[in-house]
Amino acid sequence: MEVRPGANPADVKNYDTDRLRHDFLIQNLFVADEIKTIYSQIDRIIVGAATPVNKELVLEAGAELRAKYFLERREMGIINIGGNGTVTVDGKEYNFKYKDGMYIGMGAKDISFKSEDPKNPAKFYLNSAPAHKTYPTVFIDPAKDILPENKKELGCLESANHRTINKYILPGQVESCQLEMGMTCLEPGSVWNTMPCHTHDRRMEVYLYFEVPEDAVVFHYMGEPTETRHIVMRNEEAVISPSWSIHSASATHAYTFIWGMVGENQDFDDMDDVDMKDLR
Ligand SMILES: O=C(O)C(=O)C[C@H](O)C(=O)CO
Ligand SMILES: [Zn+2]
Repeated sequence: MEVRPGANPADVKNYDTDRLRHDFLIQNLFVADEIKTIYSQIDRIIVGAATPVNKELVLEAGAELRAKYFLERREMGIINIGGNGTVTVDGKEYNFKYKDGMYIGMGAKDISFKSEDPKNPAKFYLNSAPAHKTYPTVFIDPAKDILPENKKELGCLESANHRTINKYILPGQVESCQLEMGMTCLEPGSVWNTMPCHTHDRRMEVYLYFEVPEDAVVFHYMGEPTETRHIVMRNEEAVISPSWSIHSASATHAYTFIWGMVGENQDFDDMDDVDMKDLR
């Protein structure tokens, strides 16, 4: 498990491109027959991916957690961005197709991942946060299970930001201690997300961009609203956003992204909106 320390905005505004990428960008997440995990000390989120191809992969705590098993004091959200696959939680099998999700509560001991077809493997994207209470494990088929009020259409084609926010894990939909997770899908011709932008002093956030064509790039914007920086990103890469940082992007093509949040509260709308005229 890779461990990344926190970040102070007074330092980050002096970082060059390499340092910004080193500290905030997460690349090479989906590696065949591996579970990759990155532990950010910002709110202790773990960002990871399980990509089973020819064998079943078993989630292990690793030395960093000092725990008997991964979810001993943690909860986890999963969204599959690959082919069909199965997640087994303490002997119970859950069959995933593209974009299906799941919440696993604290205390689940044996978690493993396998693919239906090695030629089109599942790609399980994982977010995990510290937890102190067990909420039920829930499978989420976004077409059937997400309540209408948790599918929010925003923006318009004229502003190149027509998109739908699908909220998979948050209070009233799927209960958790602190983790919230969802997926935002941009319509063809729309390339901007989260602009006008925001910070949320009470939560950090991680974005995973996917459905980005090979010859396209995503310009992810971060930094304090008056000290913006960008990170050039490609398909299936993630980026860490501290609570003081904006998190927005424009790209050369429409794309989809998964957002995951952890921190002080679970109020999705508790955002510190940035006035367009204050951005620099
Ligand atoms: O497109 C958007 O706008 C988003 O998806 C915003 C994220 O969900 C977010 O930043 C929540 O805090
Ligand atoms: Zn946000």
